[in-house]
Order: sequence, then structure tokens, then C-alpha cells
Amino acid sequence: MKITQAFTFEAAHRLPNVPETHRCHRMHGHSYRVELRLEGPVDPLSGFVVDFFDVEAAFGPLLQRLDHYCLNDVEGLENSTAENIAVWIWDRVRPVLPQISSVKVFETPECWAEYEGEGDAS
Ligand SMILES: Nc1nc2c(c(=O)[nH]1)N=C([C@H](O)[C@H](O)COP(=O)(O)OP(=O)(O)OP(=O)(O)O)CN2
Ligand SMILES: [Zn+2]
Repeated sequence: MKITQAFTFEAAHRLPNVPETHRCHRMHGHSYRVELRLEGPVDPLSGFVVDFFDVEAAFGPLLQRLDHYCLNDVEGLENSTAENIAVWIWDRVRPVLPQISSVKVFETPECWAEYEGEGDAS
């Protein structure tokens, strides 16, 4: 069974490694959306794969490190592409939610990166 929980946060960033002529070299902001997918058996008693409240409790502290910050100032997110944010979240969520199977980070409703852990070729 798969379950997904979505979160949103606001943050500023600039991409330091794109050419100066690239518009994302300049400071700008996004309304990010993060989708955490978890997979596993449904517990016969609770009826849950994982309680959504537990997902919220696990991700909440990370959300607080991102929401209304400049991502360039967050350790590990100096180059905060959607791809790198997805890996950053995975690496921190996985130890507390081992059922995680995918992290999606949307910069806009049309553009996102998805990471499925080591072995994900992308
Ligand atoms: N593969 C990636 N490409 C780009 C990323 C990324 O994280 N991964 N990020 C950016 C910039 O962050 C840029 O801000 C995104 O551009 P934006 O103008 O926000 O998005 P759109 O062009 O889709 O939105 P408009 O509505 O056209 O302004 C660039 N590339
Ligand atoms: Zn951007």
C-alpha cells in the first residue's frame, strides 16, 4: 500500500552554479510543495501504513528549517535545486520514517523533482 502526505513552504534562493545570465542566478522565491510517499503493509489493527500524524511529526522539524528561510543559508542546500532539496529531505527523513519510498519537491505546480533513494539513477 502507498500513502502520500503533502506539505508546503515558502523560501527564497538563488542558484549559484548557473550562468549569471540565467534568471535563477538572481535571488527569488518559490512556494514549494513537498510530497512524501510511504510504502508498506497496512497494519491490521490501526488500518494505517503509517499514521499521517507521525509523518507530520517527523517532517515538521525539517519544515521549520526551510519555511521562510533563504535556502542558500541552510547547511547542505547551498545549491538548492529541486533535485538537491529532494535528496536533502530524503537523507533526513529516511532514518525516522524507513517506509519512505519517494520525495517529490515542486518548485511550481508544473516543475518538480522526485527522488526514490539510492539506486535512483537520477
Ligand atoms: N532541473 C531543474 N531546473 C531548474 C531548477 C531546478 O531546481 N531544477 N530551478 C530553476 C529555478 O529555481 C527557477 O526559479 C525556476 O524558474 P521559475 O521561473 O520559477 O519557473 P517557471 O519558468 O516554470 O515559471 P514562470 O511561471 O515561467 O515564471 C530553474 N531550472
Ligand atoms: Zn528558483
